[in-house]
Amino acid sequence: MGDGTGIEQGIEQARKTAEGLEYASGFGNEHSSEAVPGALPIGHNSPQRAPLGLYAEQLSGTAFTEPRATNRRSWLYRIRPSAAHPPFTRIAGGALRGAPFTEAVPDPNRLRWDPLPEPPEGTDFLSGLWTLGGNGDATQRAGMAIHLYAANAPMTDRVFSDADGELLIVPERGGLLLRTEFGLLRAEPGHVALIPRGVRFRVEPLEPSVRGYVCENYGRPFTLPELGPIGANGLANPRDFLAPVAAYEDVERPVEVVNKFCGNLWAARYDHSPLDVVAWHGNHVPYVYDLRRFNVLGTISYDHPDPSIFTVLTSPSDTPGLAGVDFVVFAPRWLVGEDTFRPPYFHRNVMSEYMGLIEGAYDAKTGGTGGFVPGGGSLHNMMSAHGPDHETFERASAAELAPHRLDDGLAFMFETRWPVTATRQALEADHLQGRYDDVWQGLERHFRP
Ligand SMILES: O=C(O)Cc1cc(O)ccc1O
Ligand SMILES: [Fe+2]
Repeated sequence: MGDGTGIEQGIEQARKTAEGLEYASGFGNEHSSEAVPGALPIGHNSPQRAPLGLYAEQLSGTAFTEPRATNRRSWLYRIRPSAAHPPFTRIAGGALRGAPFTEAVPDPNRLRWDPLPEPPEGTDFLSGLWTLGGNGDATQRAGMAIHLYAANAPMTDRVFSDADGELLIVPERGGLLLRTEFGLLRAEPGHVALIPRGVRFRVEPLEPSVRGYVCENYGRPFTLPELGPIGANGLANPRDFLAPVAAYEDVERPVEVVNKFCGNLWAARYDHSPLDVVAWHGNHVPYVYDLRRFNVLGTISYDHPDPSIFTVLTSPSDTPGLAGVDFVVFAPRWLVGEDTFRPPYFHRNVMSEYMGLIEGAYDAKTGGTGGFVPGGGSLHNMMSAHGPDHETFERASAAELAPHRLDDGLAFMFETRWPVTATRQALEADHLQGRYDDVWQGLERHFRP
């Protein structure tokens, strides 16, 4: 594929750079890293003169005064302070939308989409973002948005950051090299990358055409869920979250810095790359996490546990136990429940559920021609009735209940306390499926009083 152009060479270069990346391990740790020995001040944060002629800058992800357990901030030691820039001016947002979502009325129907169509040549990650919907209000730092991306070009001399929230990037097709202020991350399909609020980064695809999902979290930063009686280990283990090590660009040429601020994109032309952080320390840092490392727990007796047992990351709200958004993974696992309907049950849920598929199939949607496909997604809003499709119900009700390994898929869910309002483009998209309701048709009456 391709015509041997700069894009292909760029991908080759990005792939080489991404190979053998070094990482620091542990979610929430006080990490520190320096790309040049001696660049990180020892024992204090803002010395009168920072080492090596660097500028010291703090980047906060929580209010200064939040409790230690939830406080997030990092100190960056950089060639130029971020403040050295001309005014930002508003630019077009393409297919990106922000909260509040008011283009359409909230829809109680079950909706399902095919994957995004291939974008025009030269589409980078930022211009390839397409908003499906969301909730809350970015100006109130509450709620979330669901975006998809499809891209076929690197972000060249262009850097993005999101003041509205953190970005959980879920690649579905093709890997990404993320060049961030903190260093480099490589996210392949099956990994997720977490870019905290305000952190600048650019994306280089590792394949000619890449695709995936993004959860934009306007609320409290994602954290690992409490484990309660599960104990001290399990689900996503903190040490499997990998932070980058410091790596900087010393580039003195115009770089467009795009900031998503209260739903709109604003750009300023820096005369240098803002990815110029030579050393840093702190806990407001990006991560990559391999979903296959998720320690899946479930029943070893009977009944189908609620999917909260599969929570990878949660953004708590002010009410204990009620998440602004949970990120949940349906990873390969053994099903052993006795006298149990093993796939997801029929349900109406007070939370709203957006589901995506990274690979393979999902055990509640095995019927027909496979309408829930990798790169596609479904939205089951607050209280909408859903669950296994007709074929899945018939099969699982009659299945012989031997231990069964479910290992042909990787699905995920963004589950939120507020209903999701779809964007107009999502409701009018050609790739919105017309007859999703049909998967629940023909569920016959079996009642025998
Ligand atoms: O709707 C879905 O497929 C997600 C889901 C999975 C499950 O195992 C139980 C409840 C639930 O909402
Ligand atoms: Fe559900």
